[in-house]
Amino acid sequence: MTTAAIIVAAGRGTRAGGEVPKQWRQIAGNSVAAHTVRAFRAHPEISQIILVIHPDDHEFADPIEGVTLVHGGATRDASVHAGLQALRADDPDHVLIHDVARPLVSDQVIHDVIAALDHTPGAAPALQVTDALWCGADGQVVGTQDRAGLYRAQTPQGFRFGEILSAHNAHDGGAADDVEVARATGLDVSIVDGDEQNLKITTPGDFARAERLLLQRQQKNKESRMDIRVGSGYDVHAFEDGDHVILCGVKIPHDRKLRGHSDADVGMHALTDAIYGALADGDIGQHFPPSDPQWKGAASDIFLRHAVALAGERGYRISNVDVTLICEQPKIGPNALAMRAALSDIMGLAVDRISVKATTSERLGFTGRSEGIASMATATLIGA
Ligand SMILES: Nc1ccn([C@@H]2O[C@H](COP(=O)(O)OP(=O)(O)OP(=O)(O)O)[C@@H](O)[C@H]2O)c(=O)n1
Ligand SMILES: C[C@](O)(CO)[C@H](O)COP(=O)(O)O
Repeated sequence: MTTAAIIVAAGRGTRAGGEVPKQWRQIAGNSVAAHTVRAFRAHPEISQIILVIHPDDHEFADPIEGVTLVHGGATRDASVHAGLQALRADDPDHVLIHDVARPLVSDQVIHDVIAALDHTPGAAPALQVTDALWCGADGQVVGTQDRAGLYRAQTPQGFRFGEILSAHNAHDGGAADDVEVARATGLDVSIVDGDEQNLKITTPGDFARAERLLLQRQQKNKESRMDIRVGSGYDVHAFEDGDHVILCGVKIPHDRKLRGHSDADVGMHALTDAIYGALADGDIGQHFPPSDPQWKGAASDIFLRHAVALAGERGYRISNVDVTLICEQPKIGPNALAMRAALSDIMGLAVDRISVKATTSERLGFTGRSEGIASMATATLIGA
């Protein structure tokens, strides 16, 4: 099933005022028309878009991508008709007809209209009237109107293409919308749920509300697209004769030292690997091969600084890290704060985003027999 969209944008927006027609005014970083087109272009069920414009408006419409421009007529229904004629060669199964002045149309409303067309020749969103209705004249209430069964019509209004084309061909003009045209030839039209946010910018006051809602939606989209990555690292170094160990950048007196090509800072190595892991960029051995003599005895902050810089270059900031040291001795607790401070200096990350903790392995395994120290770490990176 193919579904085309016709966005009618040939009106002059007289009620909205302003120096240019309302659909070309800038709100929330783009023209009203560009926001509306984007809503349809981003929708997976829409196969093509016709943007119906006034012949004088090319300077505004030409930069909009992903649409076929068609010239409209003097009335809304003449503009819709021009859009339908332009689709004849493509002959889509369904067509949605939408006011350019409704930039807040949601994916859900578009989907609901398309889905309803499986079982009805026409479908359109609408909201039930909830306020009391009056008739007025000269600033006076002169009567009341029963609101039962009354709806506020919205767009997009969807139809089977051939049927709405025939309906427009047969119509004399002057219809408020395409539902009226469809019904004039006997087509049934189902009501689907409308959306309070799907407002039509009509008067000057509507711009501020539409802009506020668009900005809120952009912020929500940004948050849901947020790129969060987690990496984990693990490292082990064996003890050998010596008088101190270096853990997370802190020198701690001990009756053994850790064996390694570099300074054997097992905590910092696990942390460095966690960052490389989050970046899906190998591990410490690939960036600093142990076969390379220049890293012999190297202070491990070189490795950690490299991983942090790489994260920055790739557009990520480190949100938090968590390092666990697994050993019976030395005692980590009394040194944990100094370790966090040392890592904070190297990484340029606040101490309260750095955790260093420890556990024994209950005298089990190689760490339990004090043959070496193991370390695990995780790092969370957030796309800028
Ligand atoms: N000759 C026309 C008249 C209207 N429209 C479109 O029909 C939609 C609904 O019309 P409305 O909100 O009334 O827009 P305008 O006609 O531009 O506004 P006004 O009546 O205030 O001049 C709008 O997307 C408008 O651009 C159109 O394509 N061609
Ligand atoms: C089609 C429509 O958007 C339905 O609410 C509306 O009728 C078109 O705008 P107008 O203000 O009636 O011209």
